[in-house]
Amino acid sequence: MENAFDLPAVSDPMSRHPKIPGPGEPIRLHHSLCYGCGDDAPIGLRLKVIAGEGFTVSAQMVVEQWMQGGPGVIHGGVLTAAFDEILGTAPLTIGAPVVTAHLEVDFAKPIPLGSTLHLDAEVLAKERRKVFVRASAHLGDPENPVATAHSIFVEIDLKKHFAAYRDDAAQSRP
Ligand SMILES: CCCCCCCCCCCC(=O)SCCNC(=O)CCNC(=O)[C@H](O)C(C)(C)COP(=O)(O)OP(=O)(O)OC[C@H]1O[C@@H](n2cnc3c(N)ncnc32)[C@H](O)[C@@H]1OP(=O)(O)O
Repeated sequence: MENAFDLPAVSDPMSRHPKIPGPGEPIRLHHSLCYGCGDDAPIGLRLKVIAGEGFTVSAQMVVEQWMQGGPGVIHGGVLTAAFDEILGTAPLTIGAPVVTAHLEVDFAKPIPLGSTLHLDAEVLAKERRKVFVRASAHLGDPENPVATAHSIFVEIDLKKHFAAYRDDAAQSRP
């Protein structure tokens, strides 16, 4: 199986979901045990994703020692998990519950332990069930990204998709 981030020339119409919080407001975590955002996850990133204007979201994450690949810098998989979380939350701005189908990450610069990573994501287009999302990360200067990501998420029926795996799929949202 081989896929690529192939942005459609024309997007299906998209509009901001009426229930998405306003710019600056947090988007409720999608599952309390989620590795990316869950407050009850035994180990996790606990990202608080904030709604932005339009189809954008953002989050911040302090790079802690346990996130180390290194030495002294973030592990690429941890950064990818953070991207996955923020990229996957962005489609909620158009009311689409999704799972990750394809995710590309470009690592531009080392990200030191102790730094605050600023993550921004934006839905670029939708084509049938596919949602195309890009994200970037910087350490305080948005003009100087340390990593970028491009992803294709696929819209799912939440209850059906997770029914075989969990008996509490209804706890997921939107
Ligand atoms: C959750 C709470 C929300 C809140 C979300 C909060 C943030 C969550 C962040 C974490 C998200 C995760 O980690 S989710 C966990 C990791 N991901 C997964 O477990 C997904 C595993 N994969 C799957 O379950 C499946 O492959 C699906 C659902 C992605 C697709 O299967 P399907 O439903 O049968 O659909 P299918 O017909 O194959 O594909 C539909 C369209 O997508 C395209 N497509 C399918 N796979 C790919 C691919 N890898 N790359 C490109 N495109 C693809 C197809 O070509 C088709 O396009 P066309 O014919 O229309 O052109």
